[in-house]
Amino acid sequence: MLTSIPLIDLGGNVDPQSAAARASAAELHDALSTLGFAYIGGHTVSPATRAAAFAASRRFHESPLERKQSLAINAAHRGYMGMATSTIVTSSVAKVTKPNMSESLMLMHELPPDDPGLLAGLPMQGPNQWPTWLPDFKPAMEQYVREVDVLGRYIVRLIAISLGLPATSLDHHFDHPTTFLRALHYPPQPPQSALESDQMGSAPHTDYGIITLLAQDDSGGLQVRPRGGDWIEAPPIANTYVLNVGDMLARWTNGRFVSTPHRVINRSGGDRYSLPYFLDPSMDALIECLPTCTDAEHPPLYPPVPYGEYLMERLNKNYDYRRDTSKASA
Ligand SMILES: O=C(O)CCC(=O)C(=O)O
Ligand SMILES: [Fe+2]
Repeated sequence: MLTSIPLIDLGGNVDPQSAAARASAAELHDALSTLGFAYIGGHTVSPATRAAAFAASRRFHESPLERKQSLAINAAHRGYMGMATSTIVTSSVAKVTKPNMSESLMLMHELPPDDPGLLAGLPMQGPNQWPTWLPDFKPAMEQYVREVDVLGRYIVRLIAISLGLPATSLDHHFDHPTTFLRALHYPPQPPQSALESDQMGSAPHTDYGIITLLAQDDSGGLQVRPRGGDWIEAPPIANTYVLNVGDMLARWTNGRFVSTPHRVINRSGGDRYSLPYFLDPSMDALIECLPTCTDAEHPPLYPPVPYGEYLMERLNKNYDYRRDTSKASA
């Protein structure tokens, strides 16, 4: 049983048929079925691309508040969320009463204007809101998403292998993926008071979807609570990702992989920036117990659910702007 988050070095590999992929998959299975978290090193995202994305996020968050607010988050879940506007009421980990001390710009998968889903008015489909006063922002983030997405899709294949499935057997669920890149900024919190006051950068929560690939800066402050254990630190390790299992992947694997609570308290004394990338399936992907995760002794624990249905329920509960929207239209 693992007690600290292991670092899995992919060795620059991207071939799911290689022996190296089988070795990574085995390590991944250990990590995701015990802690639900792993560091990923030896990946193919270029350090320059990643640094440019962090620089773009910093410049965005340093912009005047009125400019940021001009991109206020819209019904398609794209745009700016100001300080203290999301409260994780669905947390199974803690009774959360204070909103998060963070601000963020949510970017999602970009769609062409003639996308059939967008034209049909499906939820979560729409244009991103770009800070046009920062001309470098959009190209920097688009390049970052292109590269981190390659890593995410490789990890989906490693997960398939780790579960005894053909490497590409899950690919088709991600034909029209639902992706989120959240450019987060956490202001410094006072060193002592954070826990006493229940005020956190990010209150204890689990992620909704399939996998999260988190790039964090060198501030520290991310903590993880493994099953039956106490909070442990997930300190920054240069040029790695923190990979974790989301609730939908736990469900897909019939509970074999665990979606583990985590939180952020920024006690670094300075600003903290992070870039979580959430790679989720198509909205209509049916999340149904994977064939190798059930047998006579392990019947499916959950009924099948379309990913989109589950996602909308979670989002509508946790974001103030969506609650207000539903009140307005009720
Ligand atoms: O900022 C971080 O390090 C973690 C963010 C996070 O957990 C999330 O956005 O789901
Ligand atoms: Fe998270």
